[in-house]
Amino acid sequence: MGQEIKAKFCIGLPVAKSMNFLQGLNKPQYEAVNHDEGPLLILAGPGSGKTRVITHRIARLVSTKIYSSQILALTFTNKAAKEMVKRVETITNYKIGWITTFHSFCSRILRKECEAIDYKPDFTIYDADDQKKIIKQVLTELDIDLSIGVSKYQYAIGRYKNHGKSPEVILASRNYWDRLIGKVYKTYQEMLQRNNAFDFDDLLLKTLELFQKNEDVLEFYQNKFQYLLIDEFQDTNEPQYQIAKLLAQEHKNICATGDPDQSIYSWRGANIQNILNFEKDFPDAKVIKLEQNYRSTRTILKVADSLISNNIFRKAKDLWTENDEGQPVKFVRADDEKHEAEIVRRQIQQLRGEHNLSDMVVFYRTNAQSRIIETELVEANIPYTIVGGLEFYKRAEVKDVLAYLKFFANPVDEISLFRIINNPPRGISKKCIKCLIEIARENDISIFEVMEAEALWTRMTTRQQNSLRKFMTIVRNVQEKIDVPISQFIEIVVDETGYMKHIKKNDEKKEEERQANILELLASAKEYEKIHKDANLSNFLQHISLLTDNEKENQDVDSLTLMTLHAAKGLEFPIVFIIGVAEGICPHSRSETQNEIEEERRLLFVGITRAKKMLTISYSRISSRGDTYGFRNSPSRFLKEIPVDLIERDNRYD
Ligand SMILES: Nc1ncnc2c1ncn2[C@@H]1O[C@H](COP(=O)(O)OP(=O)(O)OP(=O)(O)O)[C@@H](O)[C@H]1O
Ligand SMILES: [Mg+2]
Repeated sequence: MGQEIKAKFCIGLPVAKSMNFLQGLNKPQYEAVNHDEGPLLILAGPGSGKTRVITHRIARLVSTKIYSSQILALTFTNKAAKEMVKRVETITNYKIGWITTFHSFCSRILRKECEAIDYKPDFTIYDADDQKKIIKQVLTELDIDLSIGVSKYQYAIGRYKNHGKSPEVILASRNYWDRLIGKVYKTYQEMLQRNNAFDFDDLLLKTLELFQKNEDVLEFYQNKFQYLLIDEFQDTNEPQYQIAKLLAQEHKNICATGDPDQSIYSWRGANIQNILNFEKDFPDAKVIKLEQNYRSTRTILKVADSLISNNIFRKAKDLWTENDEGQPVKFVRADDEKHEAEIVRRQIQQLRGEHNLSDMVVFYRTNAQSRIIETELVEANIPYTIVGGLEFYKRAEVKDVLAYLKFFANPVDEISLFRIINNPPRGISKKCIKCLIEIARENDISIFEVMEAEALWTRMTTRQQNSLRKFMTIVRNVQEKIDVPISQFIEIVVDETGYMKHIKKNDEKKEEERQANILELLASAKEYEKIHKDANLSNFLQHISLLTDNEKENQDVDSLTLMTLHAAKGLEFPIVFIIGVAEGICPHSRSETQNEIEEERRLLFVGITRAKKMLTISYSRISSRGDTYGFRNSPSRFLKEIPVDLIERDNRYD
């Protein structure tokens, strides 16, 4: 025991190892890492070492002061969190358990504490599709016309949630549309609670509610997390900021790093204002600026700076580098998008001789742009990984099996139940399901409780009763085995529910692919069990629900990365391609106001500043994508903001 404590406090560590955290820092970085108690705000441009300061600060804290479990570090993506864990581990040999994203942090807290807000720990997390299904159900139950479209309601509810507004606040509005949304929003929340489910926004809002309403719970976590660190602070939204503020209220050891020029999530409620609020809420905050960029060539930095200085609503910053001048930035104008993809592919092939594919990335503004480049890469046999693309988990058969698992973990989750109750077909008709819903609502119990209580089935036909009884026998059989390892449980589920057999017989052409996908899910469960000693069905499902990056990337194969500009935050690559930099794409046609255009400019700025050595920006004159097919594109207005002496026009392909 004594030894364990020694190992956790670093008093026992050899000095050289314990001081690693002070190596490779410039003066202001050193000051930030060594800042002891009290609030700290680091405001600085891209590539200036903000994330490095956070990592080294964590390393210093665990090496000299406190237990690793007393630190909470919040980052924006799973990828960033993983990277941070790895970096701290390299410096200190400690594994920090609470380096995570806001959403993962909240779901972990809720798993432990949600009974205090009347939820059960086996709750389900709903994604956007599930959300739509619930809203549709709400509209039907409230007898509201569906013609406006479910997405409009989904968007409006999401907006209110991101700004931390409750249904009650919206219901009090004088505006008819707001009140209507308020009504839908309120019923939607009730339905989520009945299903023991949270949507993504709720993970934040309910954690905030938990802390606000339960002083003892809040106190416990305030004491537990003696140090709080937040990277990419410019992109926190209101509920996230409130959670951070509450947690840090007692000890005030909060360190936030951010760059207002990289704020690109205002559409999700992110609020640059939070940086100003920070200084107001923590008036004695020490503010440190970092001005040396270690990432990019001088040319890339100048390009980025000349672009961003066109934003009116910003405070200018100094950013300089000792790095080389480097090559000019390449501008490419292609005929159409297919041609653009071809040019990029050719350049990648040329560079491949001297560089790894993993040194290169292709960024685009919208997900839809990836298809053309993907086709090109497949044809040329260039391996690639899409970060942020969760296509695998969206495939029907994977969603079906996950719905089974969610249902067994949390049988009151109606959305999952509806997905699997008659899949494979087992004679449980829509009429029968409607009847189940009616009985459940009349008796104010869950649908699953109705399914368990045969005495309530009186108004069903004998055929319906028989089908339901047969299904419940399967359910009970599977339920008994819920405690076996997850991968084994998946096998039991697909086998005993008849799902695997159904796939085999139903769709011969796609059978192999569908089976392979289920096996892939099985493999991911096995992988999860291997890494997590406390693996159980609920936390495995939570893990999948919160994936924001492509975790299935093949580590053994050297591959090119593709991703949207939004997903590019915090990353860096020696060679960067940004495609589709045309009017209507970047800036996006939906962005009209000055504020919106400035956010688009910041987005391109984020893309440009990911590049270490080489940057190619391209667009095509004619669109060959979907609904804009054949339209003429003009170059993005942003390209005109970049001085010509920094660029080289690559028109060899004209
Ligand atoms: N003092 C330093 N000496 C050498 N390299 C450094 C130093 N500080 C930072 N770096 C390197 O510079 C690069 C950028 O650092 P980092 O990612 O921490 O910047 P950042 O400010 O977080 O950027 P962004 O705003 O894009 O997230 C990294 O490769 C990092 O290792
Ligand atoms: Mg960073």
